[in-house]
Amino acid sequence: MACVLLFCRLFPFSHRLTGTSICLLSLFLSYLCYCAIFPSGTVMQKPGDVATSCQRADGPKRRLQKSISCLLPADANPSRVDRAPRHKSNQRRPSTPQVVRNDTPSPPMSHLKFGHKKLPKAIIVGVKKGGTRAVLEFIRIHPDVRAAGTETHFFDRNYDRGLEWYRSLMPRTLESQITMEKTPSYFVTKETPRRISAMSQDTKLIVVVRDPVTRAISDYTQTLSKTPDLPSFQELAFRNQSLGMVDMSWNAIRIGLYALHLENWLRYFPLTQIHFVSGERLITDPAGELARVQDFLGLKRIVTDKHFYFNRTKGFPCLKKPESSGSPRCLGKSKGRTHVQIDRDAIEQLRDFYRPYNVKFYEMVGHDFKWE
Ligand SMILES: Nc1ncnc2c1ncn2[C@@H]1O[C@H](COP(=O)(O)OS(=O)(=O)O)[C@@H](OP(=O)(O)O)[C@H]1O
Repeated sequence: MACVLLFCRLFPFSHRLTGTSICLLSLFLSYLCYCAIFPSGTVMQKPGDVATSCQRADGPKRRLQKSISCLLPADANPSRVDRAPRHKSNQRRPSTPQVVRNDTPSPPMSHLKFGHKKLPKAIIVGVKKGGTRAVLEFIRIHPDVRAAGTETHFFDRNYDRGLEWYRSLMPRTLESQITMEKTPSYFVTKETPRRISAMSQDTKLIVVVRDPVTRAISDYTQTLSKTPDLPSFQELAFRNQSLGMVDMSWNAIRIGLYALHLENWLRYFPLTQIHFVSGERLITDPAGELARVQDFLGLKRIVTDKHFYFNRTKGFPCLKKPESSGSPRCLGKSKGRTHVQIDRDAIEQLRDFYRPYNVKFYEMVGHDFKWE
């Protein structure tokens, strides 16, 4: 109103204007006065208004966001603070981060890396098709055990890559945890015992052994599944079947000569540092075998019969509750295959062939595995 009176004083002829024109003119002048008194940007906002407007911009109204909330200076705009370049130490920090940090979700714990990658303290060195995967999967549910998931083949195929490469394959462990890996071919590789002892003479070794005849048939069944045009088992296993001459150079046969391979290991490790798991008992009594493995590794007996159930469909024990999920779990399809049928005569001949080696092996380890 003051503006209207002022206007009348300055322009005395204004009485000639119509009432409507005066009204419009006075409204316009009022607006000018208002703008002069309250310059833009000093309008009060409720705390949180800025954040709200910027958060909306993440939705479908992205353009609107750009035009309104994101025209605010960076340090007043919470959605931009995290992305802004770091301030130099002598510059003042913006005053808003408190509110912004509260709105930012914390990173999940799984993103944080605890512990260090360490060389294994214990290795499952064999034997192929003995049940090595079952032992590793069962022992790694123990909270003090961490294991490399895949076979590293460091000591047989990748030794030239060096120990640092090997260590990089290991999972991170806390001080209280032991690192493990399994590569079943180690047991029959000549250089492996020397190489493992060069890494550490204290390495604990686990060998899962199984009746060498069924082990050979299991080995052959696996190869056949990958190479269907393979010669028959008998053709590969015997030089001359009618004379009972076994072909010891065939890998599937050679691996089962446990006593010979063990002699090589005993040149580098005392027997007390090698633990033998019965592949047969691992199926009939997994908790019993795992109790002995835990004792050997100096671990508290945490993996017990509570962790296993017998899966009738699979025909094998499975884990009730594995490490990372809440559902039961059996080993994969390549574990527990139906074996190729081999005639009784061939099996008897192979039993005769292996008997002296088995007896020697029982004597060496001080345990009768009763492979008949
Ligand atoms: N719980 C359980 N589930 C499935 N399979 C089991 C289990 N426990 C021992 N086994 C036996 O493990 C045999 C495979 O041995 P490996 O894991 O040492 O095989 S491999 O060398 O790694 O290929 C596999 O041999 P095949 O039966 O001949 O397939 C199984 O007999």
